[in-house]
Amino acid sequence: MQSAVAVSNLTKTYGKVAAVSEVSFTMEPNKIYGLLGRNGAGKTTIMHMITAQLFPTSGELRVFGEAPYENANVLSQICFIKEGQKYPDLFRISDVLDVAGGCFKNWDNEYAYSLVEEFRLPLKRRMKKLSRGMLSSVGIIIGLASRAPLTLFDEPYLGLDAVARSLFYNRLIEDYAEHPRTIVLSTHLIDEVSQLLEHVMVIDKGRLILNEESEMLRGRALTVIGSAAAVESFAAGKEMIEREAFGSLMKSTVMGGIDEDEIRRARALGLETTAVSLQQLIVHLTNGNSERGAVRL
Ligand SMILES: Nc1ncnc2c1ncn2[C@@H]1O[C@H](COP(=O)(O)OP(=O)(O)OP(=O)(O)O)[C@@H](O)[C@H]1O
Repeated sequence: MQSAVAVSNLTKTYGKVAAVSEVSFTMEPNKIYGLLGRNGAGKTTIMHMITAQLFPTSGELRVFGEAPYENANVLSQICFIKEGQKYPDLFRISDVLDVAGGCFKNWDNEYAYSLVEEFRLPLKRRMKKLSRGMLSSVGIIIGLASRAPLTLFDEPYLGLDAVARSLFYNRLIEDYAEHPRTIVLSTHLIDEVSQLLEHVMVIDKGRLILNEESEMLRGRALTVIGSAAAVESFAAGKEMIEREAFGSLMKSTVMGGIDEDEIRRARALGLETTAVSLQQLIVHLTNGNSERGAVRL
């Protein structure tokens, strides 16, 4: 199957700063990807290269099988929605939607206008008079209604309230079910989107440290709490990514080789067990662990 995005040893350096280092991955068509990582990890730089707004320093990059640079065929299939997108001040929302409609061949105007109502946007107000959250909503509407085969959202919801974010997630998942396409979502609100993501990529200091199906990821880490001796016994031979002692009690998060048998074993040792959320897992993986490199689960 033709991949939506294929990168191999992708690297971008700015002088001595390696924004992206030797990153390799493929993205399949019709899947929702989470591109996650801490501030400055390199996520936006990767998205700028995929969308041909930035040349890599080295490495290979293919989008729908072709190099994206000055490639109208490829670029017409991409919609990139980013934080702080600028629009002409004097345009009204309706003008912006008209222009977007002319740019994307799968554009659904009726759907765009229904979203304008749902997000409660003033269609005739000029862009310079919109609030921060309203501007973000316009971007989200363009991203959804474009139905572009490759749609990237880079922190699309600056200033957006919780109700509007929830509306975005609901409409995204519904519309994706009816019109599958490749969606890349970069966000710091990991717990909010974790149910949407089918595949998770984590970038840390320019390197890809995790590249896993969400299904596989869930349940790969486990937090156990109990007597220090029982915790030590359970954790022996496993990678401990967190460890905290409270008097004679210990709390520890372990990764790797967690299955139903292991959970039963923990309980037989008298330990309390709790699943680890995607956000917790990523915090552990990217919290000052500079020498970790690629993560083995
Ligand atoms: N034009 C540039 N010149 C120099 N350094 C740059 C430039 N653009 C990005 N960088 C650096 O590259 C690194 C990666 O930046 P990038 O914007 O890709 O991170 P990010 O993961 O998107 O971060 P955030 O989550 O904060 O948006 C950072 O160290 C950043 O300072």
